[in-house]
Order: sequence, then C-alpha cells, then structure tokens
Amino acid sequence: MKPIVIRNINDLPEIDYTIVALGNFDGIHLGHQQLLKKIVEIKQKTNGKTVVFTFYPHPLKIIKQHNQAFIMQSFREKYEILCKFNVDYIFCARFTKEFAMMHPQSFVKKYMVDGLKAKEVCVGYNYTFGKLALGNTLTLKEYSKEFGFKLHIIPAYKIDNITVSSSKIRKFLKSGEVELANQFLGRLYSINGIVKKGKQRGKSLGFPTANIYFNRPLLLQEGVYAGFAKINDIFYKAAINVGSNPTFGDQIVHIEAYLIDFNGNLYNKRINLYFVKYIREEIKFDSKETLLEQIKSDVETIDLSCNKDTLSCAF
Ligand SMILES: Cc1cc2nc3c(=O)[nH]c(=O)nc-3n(C[C@H](O)[C@H](O)[C@H](O)COP(=O)(O)O)c2cc1C
Ligand SMILES: Nc1ncnc2c1ncn2[C@@H]1O[C@H](COP(=O)(O)OP(=O)(O)O)[C@@H](O)[C@H]1O
Repeated sequence: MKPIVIRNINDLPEIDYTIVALGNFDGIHLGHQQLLKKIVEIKQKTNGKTVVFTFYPHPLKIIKQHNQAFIMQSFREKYEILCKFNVDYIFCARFTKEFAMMHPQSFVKKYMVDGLKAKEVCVGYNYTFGKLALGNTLTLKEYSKEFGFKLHIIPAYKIDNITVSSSKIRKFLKSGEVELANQFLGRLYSINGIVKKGKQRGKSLGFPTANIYFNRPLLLQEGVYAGFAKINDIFYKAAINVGSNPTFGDQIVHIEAYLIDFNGNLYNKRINLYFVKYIREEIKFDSKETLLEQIKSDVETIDLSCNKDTLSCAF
C-alpha cells in the first residue's frame, strides 16, 4: 500500500484515531524503522491510521545552513522506502526559519493536537524540536498529559553496542564504508534519478553506462562500487562509478552504471542504484586502453561479489 502524501495540515481527512511517528527520518535506518514498526503495531490494535510526520527541507539545512551534501536521500527516495512500511499518510511540513522559531508547545498544539488530532505519538529517545531545540522527550511527556495523547519513546537501536544514527551512516558513506552504512540502514544504500546522455564514449569502449546527474552534492565517496540497478522493477548487477571520468579530463561529478547482462536503451528512464561494496578509487589513467583493462577486471570482480543474498537487501 502506498502512503498518501499531505503537505498542508488542512488536507488531512477526518481520522478517528491518528497514530503519529515524528522525526526527520533521513535514511530510514534501523532506528527509524523501529518507530515505523511501532506505529503499525499500534494500528493493528486500535484500527487507527498511521501518519509519518516529517519535514522538508531537512531542519538542519535551515538551522545550521548545512549544504545538501549533508542529506542522505531526496524526498522521493524517502517516499519509495516508506512505501515498504505500510504507513497510511506522510505529512511533510515545509520547514522554514519561522517554523524553526515555533515554541515546542505551540508546535505540539497546532500540528499534533489541533491538526493531526494525534491519539498516540512515537518519537526516538533523543528527539528534539521547536525553538532552540527546547522540545524533547521530557517536554513531550508533559504535553502528552496536558493534551491527552499517549507518548511512546523508542529506545536507541544498537548494533554491537553502537547506536545506529544518521550521522554515523553519513560518515560511512563519505568514507566508502558502504557495507557498514548498509548494516545500519538495514538495506542497501540507494539513490535514483533519470538516465541522461553523457559523452557517448561508453558504447565504443564496450561498456555503455547509464549516467545520472544530481543538482545536490553527493554524500558518497567517489570511486567504483559493486551494486545493482533497478529498471521497471527488474534488477541487474551493476558496475557503478561515482566521479568525473578524470581520464578524459571531465569535471562534473556524476554517477554512472554499466548493467551486467543488459542491452537496451535507458535514456530518460528512472533508474535506482543500490550500493553493495566499494571496490577502488577513480583513477586518471594514461590511456583509454589501460582504463578499459581496469573496467574489464572491475566488472569480473563485481559479477562475482553480487549475488541473490545481497540482492535480498535491496528495496
Ligand atoms: C566499472 C567502471 C569503472 C570506471 N573507472 C574509471 C576510472 O577509474 N577513471 C575514469 O576516468 N573513468 C572511469 N570510469 C568511467 C569511464 O570513463 C566512463 O564510463 C566512460 O568514459 C564513458 O563515459 P560516457 O558515459 O560519458 O560516455 C569507469 C566506468 C566504469 C563502468
Ligand atoms: N548494459 C548497459 N548498461 C548501461 N547502459 C546501457 C547498457 N546497454 C545499453 N545501454 C544504453 O547505452 C547508454 C550509454 O551509452 P554510452 O555510450 O555510455 O552513452 P552516454 O555517454 O550517453 O552515457 C545508456 O544510457 C543506455 O541507454
């Protein structure tokens, strides 16, 4: 079931029993997934409707003026992952400087109580919100009594005693430790975009690549990755390069993928790329021939390192 996206609080239909998960959910990692599981579990008991309450742009982008390289996924990528978790609605509040200045109590009253008419609210153990981040689990506890909703505080989700967090995953992605990022995400890190024309060299090299360009800086370490590509719901093993093709003196950082055992036209199609393993850094080769030898060897390695088990983590 696909969730319905609401951008204006007044567009939400009358719901008898609203169960809300509140947060930024950048990455929808294993910690976030505990909140999603919790609201779905409450729905089964209460017959209510579930709402994921999130913000766009990411609050830290507005508050700390972070550039987008900070953000792990676009709203569309977040939406596609939320589709797997059986939630009814996504309420996406536009986050502005004025929004950031709201007193926590006013936020809870306006959005949770009057807007969503929340009966149960789930937040993570360290969630903060509102002006100067004055709102937290303790203040929420008070508001839950004042306004009469049930509050569920979800404890830190840990792997080997390390708390799973978006900031750790961002560090892993920036340093090429994509396997660790995947472990914390509970799925393969993925990105999607529309295939555009490149420099038309790939075909003549014998390795055509589907190119995607981004108007946001990428978190991923540049280099060659083993992974998968999904086109029209079909998965292919893929040799993925994140970089600027320095051998040819190009400069625009983009992502390109050679799909193993695929032949066809991909221009203007949406492609999802899933990252399994970092293979090596991107190199400025002396010649086209040495680059080609390396790509052949990369494709052999990648063909062997992606299998059905790794594919089962792609969604
Ligand atoms: C597995 C793989 C590894 C690659 N490694 C490098 C590299 O190390 N250095 C480089 O300059 N380009 C690398 N490339 C990118 C190629 O230069 C690029 O695919 C080729 O120039 C085609 O570009 P086009 O899609 O714009 O036609 C790699 C591509 C693939 C598929
Ligand atoms: N196995 C494949 N993997 C990736 N793209 C392929 C494959 N087979 C055919 N194509 C097509 O070839 C195009 C890439 O060819 P290429 O010469 O690299 O051109 P461009 O520079 O425009 O990317 C892709 O966008 C896609 O339409």
